[in-house]
Amino acid sequence: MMQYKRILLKLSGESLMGAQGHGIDSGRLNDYAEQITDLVKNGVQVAIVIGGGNIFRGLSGAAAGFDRYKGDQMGMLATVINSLALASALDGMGTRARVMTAIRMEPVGELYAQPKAIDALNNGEVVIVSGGTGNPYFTTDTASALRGIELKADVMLKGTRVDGVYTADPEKDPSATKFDTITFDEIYNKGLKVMDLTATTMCKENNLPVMVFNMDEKGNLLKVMSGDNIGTLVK
Ligand SMILES: Nc1ncnc2c1ncn2[C@@H]1O[C@H](COP(=O)(O)OP(=O)(O)OP(=O)(O)O)[C@@H](O)[C@H]1O
Ligand SMILES: O=c1ccn([C@@H]2O[C@H](COP(=O)(O)O)[C@@H](O)[C@H]2O)c(=O)[nH]1
Repeated sequence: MMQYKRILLKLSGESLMGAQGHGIDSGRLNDYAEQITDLVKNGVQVAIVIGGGNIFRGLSGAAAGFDRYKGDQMGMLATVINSLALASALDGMGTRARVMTAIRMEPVGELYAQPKAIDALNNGEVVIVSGGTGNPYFTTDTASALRGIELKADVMLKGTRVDGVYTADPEKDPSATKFDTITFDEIYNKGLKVMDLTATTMCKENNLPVMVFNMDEKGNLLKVMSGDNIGTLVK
């Protein structure tokens, strides 16, 4: 029994590098596509936003001397590349996927519009909404919150490299402990950095719960959707 009917799945661009440490790892990509296909077979409507951290981040670019505005545009284009790769992997498995873009760039992808995306979800197609919000100075976490709210998703599933929200960044502090559930206010008050504050505020103000879980372990997406207690629920 699936916990949610329509989800916004946020995938980490950085995770797409897999073990190879750069670009797009085809094993990781196919693993994600298989996990998504399992949900579609179970009747779940799936909208996806993918990050671009495996290719380019505007902030890192700015630190290296790039103009931030152009660097962010490069980052948004990186998310389109990742989205096309995922759509290709899904199509290869017979799972119908459409890439929509926040910025007009047909025929690479069709321009995103909420009614069109909802129609596609109702038709059982996976909708990959790429290009972030279309605006610099944002992140794909914020784009996920925005699209999740617009598309009336029941939950935002933040599939990442860690298995939930911790008292501190678990990749830096081995003594950090995990929360099973946490409120948006606790995230602010404790200064936790699992998701940026713009995204956190949008989810809080629009009542979109967020489930943070480790997407890099095979089968976890289905487990989360089946109600297994493997991540952290933020609400
Ligand atoms: N309190 C915390 N609890 C859990 N993770 C945390 C926390 N603070 C920082 N993090 C870090 O947040 C990361 C998850 O963020 P996210 O999935 O957005 O990664 P990303 O590298 O920014 O992805 P992308 O490539 O999409 O930009 C984790 O890998 C973890 O290291
Ligand atoms: O709305 C948005 C979303 C993203 N960007 C830029 O893209 C990169 C990659 O996104 P991540 O969330 O870091 O994976 C991001 O660093 C920004 O440079 C953007 O400008 N606007």
